[in-house]
Amino acid sequence: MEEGGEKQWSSLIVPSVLEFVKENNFTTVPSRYVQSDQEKAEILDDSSLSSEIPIIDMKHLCSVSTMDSELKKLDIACQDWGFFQLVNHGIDSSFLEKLETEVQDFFNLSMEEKKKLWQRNGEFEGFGQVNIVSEDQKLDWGDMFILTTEPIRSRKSHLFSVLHPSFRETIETYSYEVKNIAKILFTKMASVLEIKREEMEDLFDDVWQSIKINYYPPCPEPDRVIGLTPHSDAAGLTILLQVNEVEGLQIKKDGKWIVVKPLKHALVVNVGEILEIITNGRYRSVEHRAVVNSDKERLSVAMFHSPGKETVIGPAKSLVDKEKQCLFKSMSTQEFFNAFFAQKLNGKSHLDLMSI
Ligand SMILES: COc1ccc(-c2cc(=O)c3c(O)c(OC)c(OC)c(O)c3o2)cc1
Ligand SMILES: O=C(O)CCC(=O)C(=O)O
Ligand SMILES: [Fe+2]
Repeated sequence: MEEGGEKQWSSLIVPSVLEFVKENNFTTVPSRYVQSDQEKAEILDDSSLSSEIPIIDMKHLCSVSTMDSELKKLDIACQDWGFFQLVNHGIDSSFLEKLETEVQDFFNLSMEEKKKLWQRNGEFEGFGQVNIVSEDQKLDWGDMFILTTEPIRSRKSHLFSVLHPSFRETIETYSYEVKNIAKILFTKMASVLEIKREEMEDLFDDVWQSIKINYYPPCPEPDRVIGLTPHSDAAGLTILLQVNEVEGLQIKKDGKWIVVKPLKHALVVNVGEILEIITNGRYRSVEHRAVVNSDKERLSVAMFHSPGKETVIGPAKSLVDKEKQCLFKSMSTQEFFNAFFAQKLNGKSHLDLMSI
């Protein structure tokens, strides 16, 4: 493998949870999915705090009369929460309904159809898992499907060509719309942080965007499993749609897990580790997880936005010049993801490797 190549991004192959649920009549989950008591011990649920998760209005952010106060809200949301819900983002509701229906249909394809879209040896795109590094590692109660959507030259034609044409078109439209939202948000963040606009634009000019569709089947013992292991996203910015309005996403704040209540057609935006690095720690990438439900399936669509693979990431020069203290090392996006995908996910331990 060439240095800086992608080989380490492949993951051990694991069975589909949805297929297991469809094919077995069971009341006790297999041991490979059962989280240990120690891991469960630190869980403190406090859903009453969920209403405090900031809501940012994109229209207010873009209109002259309301921009300043909305920018302040955005700044506080990114510093204190690392998460916010974005409303009035401009994506048409009927289009989002179509996306939601097609995503559900996609996971209901037969196993024979899904196999055509399964991860290939040494690759991470398609149906499958990432970050599974050992045979005895506990598994999440969920399936996922990953695709690179931008830059267009990086799209895997063996996957795109197998997608149903209508679903492919929907993904392409959604990718375009969400990329534009991400770019607006990056520009707004640069303005409030006083990072030079061109510096931020240069970083995300050749944006690398991936879509990850998550499917969490119902589970008869939801408290013994986890839908998605606690982690913080490696990306610059993640923009997530909670597809069927079933609760499950939780973020860690002050040692407590807080529910992100699904708001119909709102987009959940979160700061990823790369943005934490670029902002020299001013914006925080926050640990989050997905829990599962005993009688309802849950679906979500995450879109990750990062600088191009060859781009060097590090604290923005215009920020560090003012602050004088640089908290993180610099490296290419590719090298950063090599480290991210090479290890089992475990909260925020990965970002510590980047600290100076
Ligand atoms: C087990 O739970 C998880 C597995 C993977 C990820 C995840 C986080 C990311 O930030 C991320 C990403 O940024 C990305 O874009 C380059 C990507 O496509 C290659 C990912 O698959 C990805 O996965 C989170 C939780
Ligand atoms: O399903 C969710 O709500 C969370 C998904 C997530 O955090 C991810 O895909 O990185
Ligand atoms: Fe995530």
